[in-house]
Amino acid sequence: MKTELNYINLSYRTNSQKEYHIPLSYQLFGKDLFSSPIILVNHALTGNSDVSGEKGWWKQLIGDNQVIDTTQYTVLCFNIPGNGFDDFLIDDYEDFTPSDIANIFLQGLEILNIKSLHAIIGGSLGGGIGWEMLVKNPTLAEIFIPIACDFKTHDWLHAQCLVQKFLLNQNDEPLQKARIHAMLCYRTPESLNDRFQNKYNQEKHRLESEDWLIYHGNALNERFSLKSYKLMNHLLMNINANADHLEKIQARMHLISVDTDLFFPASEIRMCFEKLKEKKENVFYHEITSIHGHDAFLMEYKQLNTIIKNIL
Ligand SMILES: CC(=O)SCCNC(=O)CCNC(=O)[C@H](O)C(C)(C)COP(=O)(O)OP(=O)(O)OC[C@H]1O[C@@H](n2cnc3c(N)ncnc32)[C@H](O)[C@@H]1OP(=O)(O)O
Repeated sequence: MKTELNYINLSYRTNSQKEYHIPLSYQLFGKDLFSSPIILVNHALTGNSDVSGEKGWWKQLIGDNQVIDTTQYTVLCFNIPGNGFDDFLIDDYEDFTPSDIANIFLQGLEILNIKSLHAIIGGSLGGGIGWEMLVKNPTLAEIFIPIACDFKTHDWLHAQCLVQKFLLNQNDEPLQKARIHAMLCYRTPESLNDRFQNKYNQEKHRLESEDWLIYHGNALNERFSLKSYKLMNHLLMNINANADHLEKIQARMHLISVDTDLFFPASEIRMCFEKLKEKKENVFYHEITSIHGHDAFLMEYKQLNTIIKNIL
């Protein structure tokens, strides 16, 4: 299975009229390109192109004989430029929006000579970029599976990202603090209370829940840069695919939500589905049941596997 990082060098003018040279990196998994149907996976906020294999962040879904079966498909995943996985960082992160990332991914596909995709799958921010791509190129994919995301950032999510921005722009452990706040948005009160039961860590003199949050803050700080996190937060804050053009998307669409998601509430995703259903035949809605909230798309693999198996 091929897993090395590949590069496409492209020139790009942002919607804000800034010129950039972008070394767009990507990974391929499974069958050789053009020998099989291609599935594009768009990664989420702190993810990267390494979706499958030993360290793959979605290895429970993507691999040989997994639900996204690399013995049948070619799986392609671009790195969001500036995520730092390929050491490329962007200083002026506000130059970019998810619409720009969608343009860059579309340009990447064009350069690779990929005219059509079997499917686009994306969780959270990655799904939002998927919406933006398909609004720009409505015939690109046969199937679209946005998971725990919507075609736009709604007010509540925008507000949480604003708090993240404040934390990221102060000097005392900015990334760790922003991650701690984010972890609380990714979960629910029930998820935390049920798991930690107010247990106290005698050695560390703090609640186990506090220790868990500090662990995650430090863990992200070790593998992610502040610049990248500022960019990703800014992108999450600005998903905005044109609502009037969603119905033009030709792909069979399967919107997957999590019943307890605080970031992209199931109610919003259901509303998007219901509006589309008035205009389109080939749109479907699935809901994951979980106490874990937004993180369920990285935890509830039994349910996700069953849903995706019936779609592909
Ligand atoms: C907006 C968007 O685009 S969403 C995308 C952003 N989302 C994310 O980044 C997901 C954030 N959530 C996580 O990272 C979560 O850990 C998940 C969802 C991947 C997994 O959740 P859980 O199954 O509950 O795992 P948990 O968080 O407890 O632990 C993961 C690891 O941390 C370790 N760990 C957790 N708490 C502690 C602690 N207090 N001390 C030491 N280690 C700890 C665990 O041992 C485990 O290690 P391992 O992977 O080597 O086995």
